Amino acid sequence: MTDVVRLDAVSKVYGTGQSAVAALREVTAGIPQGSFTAVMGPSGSGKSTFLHCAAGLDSPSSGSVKLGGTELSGMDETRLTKLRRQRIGFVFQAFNLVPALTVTENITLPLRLSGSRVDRAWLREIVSRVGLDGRTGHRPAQLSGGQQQRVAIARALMTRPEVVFGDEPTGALDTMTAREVLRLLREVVDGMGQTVVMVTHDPVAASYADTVLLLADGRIVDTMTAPTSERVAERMTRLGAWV
Ligand SMILES: Nc1ncnc2c1ncn2[C@@H]1O[C@H](COP(=O)(O)OP(=O)(O)OP(=O)(O)O)[C@@H](O)[C@H]1O
Repeated sequence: MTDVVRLDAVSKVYGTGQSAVAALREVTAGIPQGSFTAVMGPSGSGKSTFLHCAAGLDSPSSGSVKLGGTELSGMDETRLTKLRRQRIGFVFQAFNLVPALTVTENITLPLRLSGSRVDRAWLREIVSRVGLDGRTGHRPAQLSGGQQQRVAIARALMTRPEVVFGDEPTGALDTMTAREVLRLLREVVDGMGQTVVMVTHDPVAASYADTVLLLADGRIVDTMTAPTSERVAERMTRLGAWV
């Protein structure tokens, strides 16, 4: 399978001299097209830094990050912003919807910001796939947390991105609602061939992924395929994540 995202020997150091912190140490990883990957690890292990470097939100101190063959390291901020807007989807813990806009307006906002035409048929399909039929005129405050996250997922999918990155996408949801959102992300991968990468603290969330990358102290220390929540939890405990 082709890798949509490829990190080669990526290191990230924050600060200099005595106060320097190595957040990522020579991380090499590939994210195959059409896969669902969870990134886990103890607090401070480098998960957010991994996501930010992989998504072009932060630049590595050394190493190479490629999105669909395009080298991101060394790219200036203007080109990175354009690339993120057109080729990457983001889903955040706090939904990040615009309160004054309707569901449809929120979903189409990234396209309108980049001056692109809105494909109405694609919009209808996305709305239906994420289960928001009949809600398109609502504003975020009129929706439940789970529905708001569905809007955010729809917004992320609207530009047909090469990869969707989720930063704790179920972190603000109750258990039942979180499961529904995870099932939706699974369906987005299985039914649409979308590639999804998600940072999570929750072994149950990670068990929805095809592969779990386990980070500890800025390194990938394990790669689990076909993960179960029990195996992930057990591995996290051995890493000292919950002691
Ligand atoms: N902007 C920054 N400046 C300095 N140090 C930073 C910065 N961002 C992260 N770090 C440090 O880099 C290391 C990795 O941080 P990161 O946020 O990637 O970990 P994480 O696994 O996402 O943690 P958490 O689960 O607590 O969110 C930590 O030691 C952190 O303190």
